[in-house]
Amino acid sequence: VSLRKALHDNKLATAIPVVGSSGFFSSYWDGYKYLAHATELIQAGYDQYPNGIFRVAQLFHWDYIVCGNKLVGELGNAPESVLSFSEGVEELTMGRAIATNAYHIHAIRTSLTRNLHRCFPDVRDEIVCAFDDILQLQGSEWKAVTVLPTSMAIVARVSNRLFLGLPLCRDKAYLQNNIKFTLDVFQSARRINLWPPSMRPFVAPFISSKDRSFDAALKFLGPLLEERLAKENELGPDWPGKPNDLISWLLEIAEGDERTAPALTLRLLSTNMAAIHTSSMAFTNALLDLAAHPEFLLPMREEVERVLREEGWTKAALNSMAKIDSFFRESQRLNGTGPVGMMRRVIAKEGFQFSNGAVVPYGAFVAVASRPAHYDSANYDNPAVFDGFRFSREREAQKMDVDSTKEGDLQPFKRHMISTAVDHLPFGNGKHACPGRFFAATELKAMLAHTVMNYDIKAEVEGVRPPNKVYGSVITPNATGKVLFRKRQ
Ligand code: HEM
Repeated sequence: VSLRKALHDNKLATAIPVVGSSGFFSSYWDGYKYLAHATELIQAGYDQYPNGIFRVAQLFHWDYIVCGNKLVGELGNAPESVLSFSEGVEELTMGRAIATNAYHIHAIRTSLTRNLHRCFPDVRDEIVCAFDDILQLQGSEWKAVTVLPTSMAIVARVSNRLFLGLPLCRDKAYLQNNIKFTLDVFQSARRINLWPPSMRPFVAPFISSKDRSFDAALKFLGPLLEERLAKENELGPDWPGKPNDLISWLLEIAEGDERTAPALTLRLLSTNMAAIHTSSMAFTNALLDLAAHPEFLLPMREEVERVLREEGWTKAALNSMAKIDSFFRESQRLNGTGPVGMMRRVIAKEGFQFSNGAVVPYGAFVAVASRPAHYDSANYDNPAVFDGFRFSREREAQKMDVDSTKEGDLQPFKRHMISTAVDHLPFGNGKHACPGRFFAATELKAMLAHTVMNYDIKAEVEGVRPPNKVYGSVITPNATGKVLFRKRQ
């Protein structure tokens, strides 16, 4: 039976065209080449099958790549029991508890997002202090700032102000350990992936150092978490003075074994892992874009000044900063995703059939061609051009349309920074679209508004954006790229 099944799966799989080599050895070699040339290979597949599916060789399996708005929507909306998100990021998962009971995602989607208005003054306070402490600018001198580590230090602090408040959110060793944990998880996943699947359980313990970072995190968080658990046990869930932070939001849902310091530490680490590198890369990209296109700075500064005069520093005021919002969305469109995204694994025994008839077999990895969708002229005018205000112009035009139609048939604007779409995938799309994006957008827009209000910035070399780093399907901003900052003159 299993032989028949294997042949059947193989027939399904071979119905989907290969881009690159398909021979036994040549496809293995392609798997290596993929590490350096994924962007070009995926773009070539997309150009050939813009509304279809193709596959590319990885070292030990095929990746099935889905193109075109319709099929991307189908992947995004497929149930977890058919196309699994957690199995898709298998090598990155942090244990069964996190994969099978992802209650922290619920806390992020509901309580954390709902509390953003209320917690905004703290977030704003941390942004002001973090920029001052970390940039250390004096007088009117220009200072060259390495953008990625600086953004990471600011984002880690600001995010943890919301997650667990003062004083731990300013503890450098605690923050550094969070950053290290994420790097450990990703780097060990990369190394483990170079081994055949059957060997991975044996080599993993020697490759991964994430257990050490977990132990360190528990040392930082243990006393705080024990204290919070003790308070709840003694005084009940609504004790006076209970902080409004992620620990409380987690405790509102956590049950049984999850109500221990180690289990809660894992949730906080997972949330930090999902939040810090993503958000600091987004801020880095935006600063590199701004330095390379300085003409966008003054209009954003004018917008922020006007909105602050009218509304002051509130979360609602950020909604009125259309140019800041548009600038981020555009920055994410061009650099906010690698060639593929939304990786899933087919866990339905019968495979997954797309509406074009293609069936991706059981066990296969399937993802979408995200970057090519962002660079497709069918989706965007002049797609390769950085046009920071393309979405704010659209928003303005739509508003005028609505104002001029008396009926006021208000179509909500669908291209805010947080709006996911099948042709805009930095936060994914569908069932697993990033639940933290409302916080990420609040934090990042407040940081950019703060930057344009308080600093002049320029590129190290005029008009030059330091090149991205590419490894397989992961594209990250240049880790040593610098931008010059000075206090606003
Ligand atoms: C600019 C910043 C961010 C970017 C670009 C980003 C991007 C993403 C992407 C691409 C996904 C996967 C979507 C998919 O495969 O369909 C995701 C999932 C997730 N993100 Fe974010 N993210 C960001 C910030 C955050 C923050 C701040 C948090 C937490 C507060 C967070 C928490 C999560 C979680 C928990 C998931 C897993 C969702 C699930 O399993 O259903 N993210 N994010």
